[in-house]
Amino acid sequence: MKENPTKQIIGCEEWCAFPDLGLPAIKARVDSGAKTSSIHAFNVQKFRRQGETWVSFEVHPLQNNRRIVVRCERPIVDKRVVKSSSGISETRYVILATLKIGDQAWEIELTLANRDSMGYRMLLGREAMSGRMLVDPAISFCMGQVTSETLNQHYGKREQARSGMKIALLASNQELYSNQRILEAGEERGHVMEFLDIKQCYMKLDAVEPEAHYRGGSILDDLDAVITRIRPSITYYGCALARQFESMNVLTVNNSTSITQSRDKLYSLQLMLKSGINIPTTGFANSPIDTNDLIEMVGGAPLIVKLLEGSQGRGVVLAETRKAAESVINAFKALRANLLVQEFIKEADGKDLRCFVIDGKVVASIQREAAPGEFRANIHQGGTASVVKITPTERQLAVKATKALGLMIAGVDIIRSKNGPLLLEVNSSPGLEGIEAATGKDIAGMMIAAIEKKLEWKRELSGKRHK
Ligand SMILES: Nc1ncnc2c1ncn2[C@@H]1O[C@H](COP(=O)(O)OP(=O)(O)OP(=O)(O)O)[C@@H](O)[C@H]1O
Ligand SMILES: [Mg+2]
Ligand SMILES: [Mg+2]
Repeated sequence: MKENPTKQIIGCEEWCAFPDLGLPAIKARVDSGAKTSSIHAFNVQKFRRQGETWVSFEVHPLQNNRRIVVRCERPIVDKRVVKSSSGISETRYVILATLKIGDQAWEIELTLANRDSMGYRMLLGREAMSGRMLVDPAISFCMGQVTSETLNQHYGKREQARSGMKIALLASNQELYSNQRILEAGEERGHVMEFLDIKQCYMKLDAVEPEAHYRGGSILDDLDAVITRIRPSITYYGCALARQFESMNVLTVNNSTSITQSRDKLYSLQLMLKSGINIPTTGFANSPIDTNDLIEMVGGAPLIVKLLEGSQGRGVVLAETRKAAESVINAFKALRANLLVQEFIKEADGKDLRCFVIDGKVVASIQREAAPGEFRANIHQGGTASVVKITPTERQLAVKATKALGLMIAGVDIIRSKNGPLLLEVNSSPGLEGIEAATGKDIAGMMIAAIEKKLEWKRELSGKRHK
């Protein structure tokens, strides 16, 4: 690096700027103990642009002010895994940006960190200062103070209305295809999308002022809608969070009640029957004494045994003979597993239908066909998907099933029997990959559009908030 004839003396805090990030003023903590400089970023999202990997992120440039948000986008130049004091590893992206202090400007590496959200928004590390600066820890703001009027000029406008909505995706793994697509589709339609990891949300139960918080203490008080994609294993906590957002008058899609209902397989099948929807004849019993009668109930072997906690086809077993059925049922019972027994729809020939329902309409349907020698059509069990034209009866059945559970978005699985279509199950977090790939439809975009419609957000009004 070129040596400057005279090195600039700076103090332990300084105002600086990142013109190419749209940050005309940000206060930095000067920390020669840190190698790399970092900026406190949130809503960090990786995306592809013209073959390059980029990251978008948001910065609250001013300390103790979460209302002012600057959104930035840069190519990713590196990735570092950092282990926090609590032992959780996090991947942090590194970007390049031009740093301006006083009248000097040069490019530095900047790590996108998730640090204490109320403290300094930026740390200036030794690598960035090397050859240019000397630090006098006894002093502050050698490069000048920034008045609140100036800050107001810089950021005042940003406090005003955003054009899009702010939509959070409440889920567990940001990298999943479906989650990536939802975030992308929301951004594409002009909204601010935020990924919230269910396990990092917490809440204040309060009758008057219920609050939802996110790791590090940020308060989630400016959301218009939350898209809930809750894994079966964290249904309990995920639904509690969804209820919290509901008590704050935030639209949840799907809502907590409908998810809770759809996760309870017995209850949801009962709700289906109550709405006049046909399902394969199904039995449920607790005691092994009743196994024989249970088998009779569904018309004998061959039959299907399903674990109530199963998913993606795991825990669905075909018992071809009565003996096999008895052994499987009793073996599962001995393991204290909850199961149901179901008539085997042989004529379906290893095929089922997946109908994607949004806001009372089937927007796409695929047929899934089991791999040779397999009866389960799940993609996770090697099944293949293809576009299919469904009958009006099947369409009605899918819509009715979704309504019966109160879901706004659902993946409805239907099996074609000799007596017409039968409902297998309704998923409240249907995957997008298989259905988007097979149909070429922008299902994620349709999900966002349904939220826009529900909240009466209109593109023409994009200068104003919808509320
Ligand atoms: N009664 C049945 N007769 C014939 N085939 C069935 C029957 N029930 C299920 N199958 C086949 O097995 C597959 C998996 O069954 P199901 O959808 O009930 O469980 P799952 O996919 O594991 O559950 P979840 O989707 O809740 O995770 C179905 O997609 C279908 O191909
Ligand atoms: Mg299924
Ligand atoms: Mg399912």
